[in-house]
Amino acid sequence: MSNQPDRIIIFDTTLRDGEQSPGASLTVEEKLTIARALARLGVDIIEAGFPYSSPGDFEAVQKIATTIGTQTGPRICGLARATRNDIKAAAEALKPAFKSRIHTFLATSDIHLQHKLKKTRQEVLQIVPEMVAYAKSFVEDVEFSPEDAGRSDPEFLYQVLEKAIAAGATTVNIPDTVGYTTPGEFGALIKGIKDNVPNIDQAIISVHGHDDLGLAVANFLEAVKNGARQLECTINGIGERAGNAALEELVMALHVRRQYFNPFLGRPAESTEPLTNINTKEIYKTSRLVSNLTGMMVQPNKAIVGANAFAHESGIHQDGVLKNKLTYEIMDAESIGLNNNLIVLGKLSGRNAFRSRLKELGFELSDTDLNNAFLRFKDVADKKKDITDWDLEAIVNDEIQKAPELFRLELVQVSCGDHARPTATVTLRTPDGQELTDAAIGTGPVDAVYKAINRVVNVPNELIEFSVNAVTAGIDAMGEVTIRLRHEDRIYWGYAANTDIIVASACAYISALNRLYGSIQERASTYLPEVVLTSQG
Ligand SMILES: CC(=O)SCCNC(=O)CCNC(=O)[C@H](O)C(C)(C)COP(=O)(O)OP(=O)(O)OC[C@H]1O[C@@H](n2cnc3c(N)ncnc32)[C@H](O)[C@@H]1OP(=O)(O)O
Ligand SMILES: CC(C)C(=O)C(=O)O
Ligand SMILES: [Mg+2]
Repeated sequence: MSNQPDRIIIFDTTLRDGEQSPGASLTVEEKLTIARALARLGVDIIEAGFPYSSPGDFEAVQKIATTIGTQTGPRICGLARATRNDIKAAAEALKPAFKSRIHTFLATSDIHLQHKLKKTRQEVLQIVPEMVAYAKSFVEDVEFSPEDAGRSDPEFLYQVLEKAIAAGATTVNIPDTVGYTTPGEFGALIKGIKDNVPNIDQAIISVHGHDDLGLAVANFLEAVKNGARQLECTINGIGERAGNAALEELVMALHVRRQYFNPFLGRPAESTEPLTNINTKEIYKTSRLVSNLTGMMVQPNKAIVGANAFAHESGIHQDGVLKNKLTYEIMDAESIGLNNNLIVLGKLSGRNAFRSRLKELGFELSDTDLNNAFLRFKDVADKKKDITDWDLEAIVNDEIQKAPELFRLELVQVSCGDHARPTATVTLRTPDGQELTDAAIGTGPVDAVYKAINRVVNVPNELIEFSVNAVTAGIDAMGEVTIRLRHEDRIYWGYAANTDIIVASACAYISALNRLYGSIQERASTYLPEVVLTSQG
């Protein structure tokens, strides 16, 4: 049980459910970088991954347990199906953590039992306590989730939860797995659990929810009013399908409206004590970091962390804000750590200042990576007068968070204009060291470049997202390009930044193709020649 019963426990699952966002897969190093940022943000628990699911995830959980799961750090959690092998793998990966948790789950809705698990309710009532007890043989802290609780028969759910708690579950997590419930229903479900599970006082009630109807955060807030004390959420709301409940929205709702929520936690309404352990000033930085490392861009009108969240465009609003910010702002931009993006570095800056600014932005680089990023920074600083935090992020993303360099761009040249057919020539170095050149005509210069690249790489793919942004204002701004492409059932992303947006577009495309090509090679080496020899993308 929480030793702060009147606080809401923040369980971050960016590295587990968040990573289940199509195309958002992270390397072990990227996961470590995000875990460090989550620890700085002050989350109580980090769900670091699903150790049984792959050797890479096992390694990531183990490394996070070792380096972040220290005595003063957050509790580290690993997910496991209700099977011995999954639970054993989670226990093994979590061993180095000072505080650990095994999170095991089994669905309880009839739809999942009949069609997916092919198990009866009776079998579930037998497996759950067995597996919770098995998890308990490794760690003190065990969480159990009845998957698809939102569509489960409440009477059956009560029985399963009672058995899980009796077997040692210290947290019972109620997932709205498919984002189906409405706030009133979800609040009532939590109240029903509180009222009908006889041993519920021996466990913390947690909630987990998806945003298929855009209701995840609203559902959680109703759950808090009805007794939930742990919220499972992700940075920027990333996650399976439409995503999970967004950490920044939940935390800021509880922060800004704490006088409304205080009485539900048994506090005097006027108490100014925070409701969570989150350091809200770390929110913006963490959001940028997760967006940069996953390639999941934040929509401009996204609550709390969107580019427009604190921007005022129309005259009446601007007039009001100039007279008093309270007219149109319910929270201070500084409360989420959004400052004025001060210019901190220039072309005369040295490595130490560069390293320390990157550290503040959440990036801790090896000496080699730092050196590469520093050379790139000097190069950009020669072309561009002011270097802002956003430029630095773009440089680090471009230089350091690269896909494996299988194909490399050697040359890109375009000819276009209002009286010309957009034509591109590209030269690429292939993974086996050949230099291949090809050319294509397109509807515009970027289309022509992509067609020319496809003629060389020759892996079928569908471009599903292309976005180009100026990193900062000004005619000398760097352009950053993010793209997503689909090959079969998988999505791959690519990112690049350059002062020339055609070069950035070409590099972003090649970085996505390298991820795709690397993944095909990893999955089946015999499959690759077949793909390469078939139709063009
Ligand atoms: C709601 C959620 O977010 S659940 C978490 C989702 N996350 C993931 O799936 C992570 C990535 N997953 C994986 O890497 C793989 O699915 C693995 C390694 C876990 C399993 O791979 P495979 O053994 O090939 O199984 P596959 O994925 O095809 O099917 C899942 C199996 O797990 C079973 N299963 C699903 N949930 C559970 C559970 N909670 N407890 C026990 N078994 C379960 C399914 O019934 C199915 O069993 P079957 O093979 O007997 O039909
Ligand atoms: C594993 C469980 C908690 C989950 O992610 C879900 O049900 O959405
Ligand atoms: Mg989920």
